[in-house]
Amino acid sequence: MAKPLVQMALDSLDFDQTVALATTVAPHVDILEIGTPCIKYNGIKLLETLRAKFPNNKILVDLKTMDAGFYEAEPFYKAGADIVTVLGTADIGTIKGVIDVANKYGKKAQIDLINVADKAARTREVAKLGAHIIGVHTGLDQQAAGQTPFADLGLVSGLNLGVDISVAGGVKATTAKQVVDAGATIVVAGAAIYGAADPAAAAAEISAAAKGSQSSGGLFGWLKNLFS
Ligand SMILES: O=C(CO)[C@H](O)[C@H](O)COP(=O)(O)O
Repeated sequence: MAKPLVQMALDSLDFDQTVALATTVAPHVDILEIGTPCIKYNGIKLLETLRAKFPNNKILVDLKTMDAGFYEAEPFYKAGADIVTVLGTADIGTIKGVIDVANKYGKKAQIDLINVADKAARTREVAKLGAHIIGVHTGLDQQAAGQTPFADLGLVSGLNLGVDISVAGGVKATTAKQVVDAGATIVVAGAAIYGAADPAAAAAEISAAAKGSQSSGGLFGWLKNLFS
């Protein structure tokens, strides 16, 4: 089974701070996510900047599109996004629009299940449409109210649809392995990295935990990673 990918959510509003944090964290993660407040505040220029600076990372733009799927997502794929998100609560035509435009550019569409009432039904429906990634997501406001993504992850992964599953919502080093064991193929962390005293070390620790390596440092860790 392929190793899970690790994604870092860049949730600051500040352009320069976002680029600086991405520079620190990029070597330790697979995907850089431009979070929703960040992309709304800074616009496509930030995507263009990150695309040019980080050719080895995938970039997800968390548009959380709610209408006009094809039209809204297309410029971001054109500017180099690998993954764009659309809300699972949107009209099915909107979701289809983002999947279609992702396919047009050979990229991926992620359907975010945040606030979807019947998550099993919507997941089956969008998987049939060709959704590339299902986003199991407990938002920041929901986390503040004490919610976690674990029950939803069990539900979606239990459907066995063969679609990639991304999990976001307060994931940290101590829970990264748990979400992978529960079926996540993409592990997302925001606050656990940008809120850490040493974001690079936090990203490396989460990656090691998610990918099943105990140590990311030292000769033993290096050899283990080389042959795993
Ligand atoms: O998409 C988001 C909020 O809508 C966040 O980027 C996502 O939840 C990851 O951040 P954290 O690990 O802090 O929950």
